Amino acid sequence: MLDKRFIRDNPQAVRDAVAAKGIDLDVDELLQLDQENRKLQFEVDEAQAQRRSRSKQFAKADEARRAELRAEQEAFDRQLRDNRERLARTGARLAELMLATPNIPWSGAPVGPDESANVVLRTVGAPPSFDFDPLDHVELAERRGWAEFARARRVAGERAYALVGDLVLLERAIHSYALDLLRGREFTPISVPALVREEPLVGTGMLPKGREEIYEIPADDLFLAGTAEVALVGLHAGEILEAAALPVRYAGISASFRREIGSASRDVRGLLRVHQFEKVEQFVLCAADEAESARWHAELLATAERILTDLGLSYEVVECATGDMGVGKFRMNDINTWFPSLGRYRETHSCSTLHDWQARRANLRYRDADGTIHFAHTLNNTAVATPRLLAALLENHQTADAGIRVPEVLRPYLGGRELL
Ligand SMILES: Nc1ncnc2c1ncn2[C@@H]1O[C@H](COS(=O)(=O)NC(=O)[C@@H](N)CO)[C@@H](O)[C@H]1O
Repeated sequence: MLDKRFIRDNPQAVRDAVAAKGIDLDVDELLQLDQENRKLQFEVDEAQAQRRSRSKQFAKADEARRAELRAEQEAFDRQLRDNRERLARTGARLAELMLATPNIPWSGAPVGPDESANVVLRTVGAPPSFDFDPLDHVELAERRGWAEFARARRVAGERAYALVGDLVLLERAIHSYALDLLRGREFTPISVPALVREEPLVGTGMLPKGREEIYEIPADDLFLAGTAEVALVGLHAGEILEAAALPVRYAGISASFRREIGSASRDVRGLLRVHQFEKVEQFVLCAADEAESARWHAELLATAERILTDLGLSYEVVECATGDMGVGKFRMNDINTWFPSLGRYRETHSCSTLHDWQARRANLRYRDADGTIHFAHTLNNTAVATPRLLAALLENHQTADAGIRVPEVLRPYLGGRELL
């Protein structure tokens, strides 16, 4: 959400962001409602002031004057009730439009309607070459008895999977390694709820738009979050942190749930796009300063690159276009990892700077040294998300007899084993 004053002072910048991100929002309707809302609020406040002065006159008036004042008051009360109703309606509509206002994308973002306009900034490492016909991750997992798909589908429907045996240990190893790396960078491990209320979803920007992607549990007014980012944004909502406590850095762990309505027929086979997956999330809540956010964006991105390099995976870093980054982002870089079975790089990480767009929605504030209160900045990036990253590991590190060479950084978590 943007600051109303910013929208009043920079309407064209907001219109440009709406166009560049393909958002369905009429900025002029918002400005007109804002004007009307302020006028109505003024009239309601005025009427209440006159009510108080009239009741003082009433106390001192004689009977005849009291009758006049009573008649006047009834007329004013009708007007006040009418204005209050109109104020409630314009206020609700204005609040709805405010939640739809897009963050202004940074000037270096390619302008385009979707990921096709993304720009590859750099490619690191090289795809592996095999002197045998490599298998895809499903064939590898089934050959080694490392996954159940058909039985899992009986339990949970399409896109369900079960990891079995060494693949479970490999998944745990990846998460433990990522957590240790983040702990070394002073990120506090925190396992957060995936069962969340509506407020943190609104605060993060996952609601109201995009509701169809989220599993709902109406009996309990709860939802299943699609990422630990939701609980992490909600954790300090409504608090006023001290500047000395910033930056808050979390390695958030939770299961993530997504209906994938928008991707109905894509990636139905295997581990690339599932309804329930595990993620370690890098999250930063920092001071409201562009340079500070830029610094953390670079660090979150570098950490994800370090993880992929340690795992021996080739990847490309992508500058996301305005139409791909989503309504709340100032900047988004995806990292795509090489998948031999696809013969291309495929997204495994997504690094975002949101400035105070989420903080304004979630009421995330801090008090700086001279006592001024600001909305904070928030950033997030994937550290590891499995099983998609598992699939990349299987495919890239497979041997001719469907073994998996274990990346060195994971061996300590697997009892020193070098081959699965
Ligand atoms: N349906 C899914 N199945 C498997 N993995 C997924 C799915 N959706 C997302 N992921 C993984 O989770 C990563 C982060 O998802 S994201 O929506 O791009 N970004 C976020 O959730 C941010 N909070 C940063 O993690 C993706 O890059 C991908 O690796």
